[in-house]
Amino acid sequence: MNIELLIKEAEAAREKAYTPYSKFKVGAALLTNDGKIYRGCNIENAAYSMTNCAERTAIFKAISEGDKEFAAIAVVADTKRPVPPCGACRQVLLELCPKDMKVILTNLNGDIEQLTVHELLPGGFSAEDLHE
Ligand SMILES: O=c1ccn([C@H]2C[C@H](O)[C@@H](CO)O2)c(=O)[nH]1
Ligand SMILES: [Zn+2]
Repeated sequence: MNIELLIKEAEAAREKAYTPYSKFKVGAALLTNDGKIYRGCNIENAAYSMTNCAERTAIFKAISEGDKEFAAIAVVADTKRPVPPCGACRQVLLELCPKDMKVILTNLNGDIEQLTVHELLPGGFSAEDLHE
């Protein structure tokens, strides 16, 4: 897997962010097991809570196209440290991606942090908890 390429895709996705309220642009790029890349950006709303983060945009685009096997996601924003996904996105990643999938967090300075979905939300509530 080419991490640099995935980060470039996330940077390109970030350019499309719709952020009239926060002015904080985020981009994500989700790699499928068969090599497809879904880009996502954050999309805000005057009713603030309707905002969709970049990570969830990318994942929801993929799922809605019938892709469900994911290898990695890269996320980028103009932050001091590599941008940490919010709690809602961590929960959605846990639901729809493998626990050991790589999450590549970065910023515009080129700082990179790699961790897994499980490391982002250890002990998180998941589908397994619904069944006996
Ligand atoms: O990992 C993150 C963190 C924040 N945001 C968005 C939500 C909102 O539009 C803006 C400020 O929180 O950044 C993302 O898209 N992804
Ligand atoms: Zn989020």
